[in-house]
Amino acid sequence: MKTQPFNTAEERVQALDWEQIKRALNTEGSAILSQLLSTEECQRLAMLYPQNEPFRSHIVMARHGFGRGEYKYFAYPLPDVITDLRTALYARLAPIANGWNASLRSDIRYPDEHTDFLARCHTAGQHKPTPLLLQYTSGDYNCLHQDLYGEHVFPIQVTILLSAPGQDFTGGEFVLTEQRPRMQTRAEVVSLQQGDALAFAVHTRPVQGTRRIYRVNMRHGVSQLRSGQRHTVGIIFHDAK
Ligand SMILES: O=C(O)CCC(=O)C(=O)O
Ligand SMILES: [Fe+2]
Repeated sequence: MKTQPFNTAEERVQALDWEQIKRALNTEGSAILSQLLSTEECQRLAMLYPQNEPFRSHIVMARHGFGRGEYKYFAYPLPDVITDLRTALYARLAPIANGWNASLRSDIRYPDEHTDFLARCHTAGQHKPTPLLLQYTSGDYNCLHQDLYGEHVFPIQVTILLSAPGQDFTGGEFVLTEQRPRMQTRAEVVSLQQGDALAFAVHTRPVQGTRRIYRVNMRHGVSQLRSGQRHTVGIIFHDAK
C-alpha cells in the first residue's frame, strides 16, 4: 500500500500546493489534486456501493440517457471523509471561484465557509446532498454533462478516482470539453491514479483572450470502460432541489 505523509484527508488538502492548483484552474479549468485518498480509504468508500443505508437515491444511467453505468447519491450525514473533504476543499476553492466571478463580472460571491454556502442553497430549497458514488463496469460510460442542481451553483467540483487504472479497470478515462464562443470544442483526457482527485469547472469558466476575458462552457464525462470495474466519488459543493 502507498504510504501517506499526512493522517487525515483534511491535512492532505492543506498540504497541497494551492498556488499551483489555482494557476492550473485559472489557465486550464482543471487541476489534479494528487493522492488525496489512501488506497485503503479508496477501497473503503468503493465498498459502500452495494449498501443502501448511506444513500438517498440510486440512478441507473441508461434509463435517463446519461450513458451506461450507475451511481448513488449519499444521504446526510455524509461519510466523515466526504464531509471533511467537502468542507476543506470548499474553503480553498471559494477564493478561486470568487476570482472567476469577478473576471466574468458576476456579482455572486461565495462565503469563506461551506456551511454558509450550504445555508444559502437550503434557503433556496436546494437541500438534498449531491456527493455521489459512481460505479462502472465493462462497456459503461458517462456522457458529457454538467452537474447543475438549481439556481445556486458553486463553479468548481471535485472527482476522486477510487480504482486503480490498468489493474482494476482499463479504458474509462476522464474527459473534459471546453466550448469557446464561435469556435470548435476542445477535448482533454485527464489521467488519474487511484486516490488522485481532479478539480474542474462545473459549467463555465473565464478564459483570458487577446483583448478580453470571455466565458467558455465546460462539460465532463467518462470514456467507455474496456474491462474491469471503476468507482469514483463526486464532490459537488451546491446541494440539489
Ligand atoms: O466517474 C467519473 O470520473 C466522473 C464522475 C462525474 O461525473 C462527477 O463526479 O460528477
Ligand atoms: Fe458529473
